[in-house]
Amino acid sequence: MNLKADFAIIGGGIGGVTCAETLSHLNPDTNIVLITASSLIKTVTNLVQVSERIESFDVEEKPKSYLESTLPNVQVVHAAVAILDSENHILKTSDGTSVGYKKVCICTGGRPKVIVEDNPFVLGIRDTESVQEFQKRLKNARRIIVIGNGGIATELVYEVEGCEVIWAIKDKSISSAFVDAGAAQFFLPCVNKEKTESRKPLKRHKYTEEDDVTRPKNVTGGALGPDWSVNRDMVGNQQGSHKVHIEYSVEMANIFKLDEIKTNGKKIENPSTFDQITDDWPVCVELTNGKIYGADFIVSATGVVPNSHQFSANNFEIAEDGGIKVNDKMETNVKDVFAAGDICTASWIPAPHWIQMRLWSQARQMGCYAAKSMVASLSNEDVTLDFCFELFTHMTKFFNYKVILLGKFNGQGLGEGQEILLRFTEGVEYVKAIIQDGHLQGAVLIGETDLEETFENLILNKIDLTLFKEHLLDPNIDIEDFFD
Ligand SMILES: Cc1cc2nc3c(=O)[nH]c(=O)nc-3n(C[C@H](O)[C@H](O)[C@H](O)COP(=O)(O)OP(=O)(O)OC[C@H]3O[C@@H](n4cnc5c(N)ncnc54)[C@H](O)[C@@H]3O)c2cc1C
Ligand SMILES: NC(=O)C1=CN([C@@H]2O[C@H](COP(=O)(O)OP(=O)(O)OC[C@H]3O[C@@H](n4cnc5c(N)ncnc54)[C@H](OP(=O)(O)O)[C@@H]3O)[C@@H](O)[C@H]2O)C=CC1
Repeated sequence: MNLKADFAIIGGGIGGVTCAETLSHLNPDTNIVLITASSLIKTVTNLVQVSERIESFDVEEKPKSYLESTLPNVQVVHAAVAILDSENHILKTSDGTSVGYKKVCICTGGRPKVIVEDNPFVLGIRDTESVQEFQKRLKNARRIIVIGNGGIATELVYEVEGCEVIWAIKDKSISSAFVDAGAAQFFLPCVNKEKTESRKPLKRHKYTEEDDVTRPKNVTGGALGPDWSVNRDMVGNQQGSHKVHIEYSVEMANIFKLDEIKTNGKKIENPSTFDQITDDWPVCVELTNGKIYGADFIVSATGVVPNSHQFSANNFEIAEDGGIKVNDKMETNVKDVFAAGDICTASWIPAPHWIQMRLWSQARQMGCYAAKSMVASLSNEDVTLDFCFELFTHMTKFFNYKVILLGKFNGQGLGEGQEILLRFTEGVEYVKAIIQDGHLQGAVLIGETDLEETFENLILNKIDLTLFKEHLLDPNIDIEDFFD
């Protein structure tokens, strides 16, 4: 099959689909081809504007026909792109389809950065297939080891029940990819708390991925949606709820088989939180503090590697984190090739309160802005960087608490002279504001603080707080009223 498109997009995750939707709305007369290796595409639903810059939304998987029926000028091809021939402006898929394009956007996402590749006992989690594999193994598991201290690990240790979890983190506090040690302290009592009520699964029609014969083994499906852990059965084979043991300031030193441990006469730790655990583990892990734990398997929740290896013949400029570098128009260094979402690394000079993190919200914002830029480029017009890149915002849930992160929420790159203001009520809320040079630079808001809109404005409008900062977190002062 030979197709011709004004705009082509590679990847059916949030980045690619948002790019296709925006292109279609901006330019209904053009023809757009989206090629995706996964049989289902991701769409954003239930979008709620929490404040001017904070959005919350659900991510749903839909069949490709959904996009084609809602956007008449979009054609979706279910195949993996094997070759990007940027000189001749042609894409070739592994099943022989070729797509000529004028502008193309690469939205091929990332894959889990796994601590040990090709070890049958080490799993990474990214797409539906990988989480199903995790659930299958968990059913028969007595103990798992979770390595990593970011989003996936934080959500997993909270969700897994009926199975002991050894959570091995390289930092002194939990969830450090998102929050500071103070917030970690706030969350700590939740780690082993019995879940009183199970959260209701969202009532949505779930589509399932077809057996993906077209998807090569080294290409993952789209990253999972927000309720990936909530709606899934994550129960091991032990009686009881939560049993999480945290090992701080460690990394994995070695992986052994049980007989190797026995031969060497090494001691296996047994936190013995469940009664009937015996030492007949399929795999053992030695941590850098010398402790050895046996487990049924290991989850490596250690970050994302952008899929930038796929089209390397094009000599893309690659950033240190492995992403394809893009400028402030989402253009790569290769003519007429754009990139958006987890695949790319923002390589413009960022606004003072913005940082890149590989998140849905940013994949959506980048997909949308890349589309605007592609349209402008086709008609030789200019675009200015979208205002969503002025302020970092992220809204999520950890341990069933609402979490909002704003600006330089962990003081990233601020250097000396930061003042931290804190408000902490155990089990209710944690508020951290970072002030530098009299101005609010970032904030962590956990719980129903209702401060997000005001804090967002304080950061963006660069309000001088020198005289007011003593009262900023005073619960008896309505700061929204004060700054109105
Ligand atoms: C378990 C998990 C939980 C997460 N939770 C959150 C959260 O709570 N909040 C949040 O903000 N973010 C979360 N994220 C991160 C978020 O999911 C990602 O940042 C976002 O989905 C990235 O979107 P993307 O479109 O760039 O990439 P992806 O969703 O990875 O999509 C890439 C697409 O490209 C396709 N593809 C790859 N190679 C090819 C090829 N050669 N040819 C054709 N198609 C190809 C893939 O099949 C896929 O369809 C989570 C991620 C994971 C893994
Ligand atoms: N609610 C949310 O917003 C969620 C977001 N996500 C997103 O999904 C993606 C994947 O999540 P996840 O895998 O948790 O990635 P994250 O980037 O969130 O966290 C990875 C963690 O693993 C640590 N790490 C990296 N290498 C090693 C190693 N060799 N040994 C021990 N620890 C290591 C990192 O430490 P260091 O940073 O010091 O390298 C970091 O703490 C991320 O983009 C994340 O933002 C995922 C789930 C939920």
